[in-house]
Amino acid sequence: MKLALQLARSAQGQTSPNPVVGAVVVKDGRIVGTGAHLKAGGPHAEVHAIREAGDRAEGADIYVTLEPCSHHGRTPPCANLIIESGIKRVFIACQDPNPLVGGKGIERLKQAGIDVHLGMGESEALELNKHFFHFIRTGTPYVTLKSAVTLDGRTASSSGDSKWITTEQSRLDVHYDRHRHDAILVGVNTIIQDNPHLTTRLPQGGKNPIRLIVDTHLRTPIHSHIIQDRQSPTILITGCEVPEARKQAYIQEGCEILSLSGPTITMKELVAELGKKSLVSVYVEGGSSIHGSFLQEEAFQELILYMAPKLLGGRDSFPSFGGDGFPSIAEGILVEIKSVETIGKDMKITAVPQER
Ligand SMILES: Nc1c(/N=C/[C@H](O)[C@H](O)[C@H](O)COP(=O)(O)O)[nH]c(=O)[nH]c1=O
Ligand SMILES: Nc1c(N[C@@H]2O[C@H](COP(=O)(O)O)[C@@H](O)[C@H]2O)[nH]c(=O)[nH]c1=O
Ligand SMILES: [Zn+2]
Repeated sequence: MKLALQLARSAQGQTSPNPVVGAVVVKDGRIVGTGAHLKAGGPHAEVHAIREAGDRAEGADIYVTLEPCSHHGRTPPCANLIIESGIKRVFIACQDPNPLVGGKGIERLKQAGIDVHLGMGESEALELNKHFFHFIRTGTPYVTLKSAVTLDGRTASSSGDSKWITTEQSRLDVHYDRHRHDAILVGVNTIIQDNPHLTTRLPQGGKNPIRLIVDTHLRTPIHSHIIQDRQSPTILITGCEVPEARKQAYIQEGCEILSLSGPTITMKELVAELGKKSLVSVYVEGGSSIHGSFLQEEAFQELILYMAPKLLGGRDSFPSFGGDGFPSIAEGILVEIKSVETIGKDMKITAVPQER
């Protein structure tokens, strides 16, 4: 199962809107087939592993990180394939929350007299597909907020300067998460201030997330990298009061404009619209006011703070979470700290909001 989980993890960032899945076929203590789901529409993990096992699958065991599917999607059902292959025992890490699949695959295997074991490696399997499970359950993308802050919680100086708060190593670590998310989102002030590319630049390459810019009045400079570099689709998200003519200039540059229903943008309406576009996960890289909005509306599922051993001070420097904030401590958002790591001189703190 550890190998199956490793195979699943290796394809993270490639399979959206599908989950990552790994499968290993074992016969008499020997590995005779392995597989991972590599891209949506492609063969499932079990298909790869059973194909490789061939007739050695007869009487073998299969370890799979997600309940084998039982529906006729873009590939035939894996539960049937497992039954036909003569596999005798199936070890499944976690059930599939997709209503199309949930529990039916297990049922079909049991009815065929196959010995089914549930739960081996479950917590790791659930963590691997947290984006997918959230999306299937809510129809909206899993929102990860990422902020780079000084020890005193500042994300930019009063002059707007932020280069660089964290080290090269921390900034590289960010690119792994850019690769793993379907979309990256920033506010227009970050575009104006930093002119970022928002692409994934890893030594081994990686997938560029779709770029989402929250830009209520369409103020993004037309010569910005995210408009001109054609490295990844860019969607400008506006309120309802932007004149059509203004939008045309950006559409001609190859951008998509997503105009929401109100004069201002709520994060709740935004994530609902992103869900309709089958975006399973969004990495919100800032800045201060955008993070403030997601905090205020409690519209995020995870927070990653890169904290640098620097102190900025200053009443007008930018807090990592801007906006109005909560008027009382009691109304503040409680989070559960999931991990604290060091990356070079910086700290990386991961937290998830507590259900109120
Ligand atoms: N200023 C800092 C950050 N700043 C994050 C801003 O979004 C910044 O404009 C983009 O990350 C730049 O994107 P790109 O590299 O051009 O694709 N993020 C960090 O992790 N550390 C910092 O110090
Ligand atoms: N990727 C994966 C599964 N994915 C399940 O099947 C759904 C996608 O079906 P399709 O569109 O046909 O690829 C997906 O939403 C999830 O419920 N199932 C599996 O048995 N093994 C796999 O490797
Ligand atoms: Zn399947």
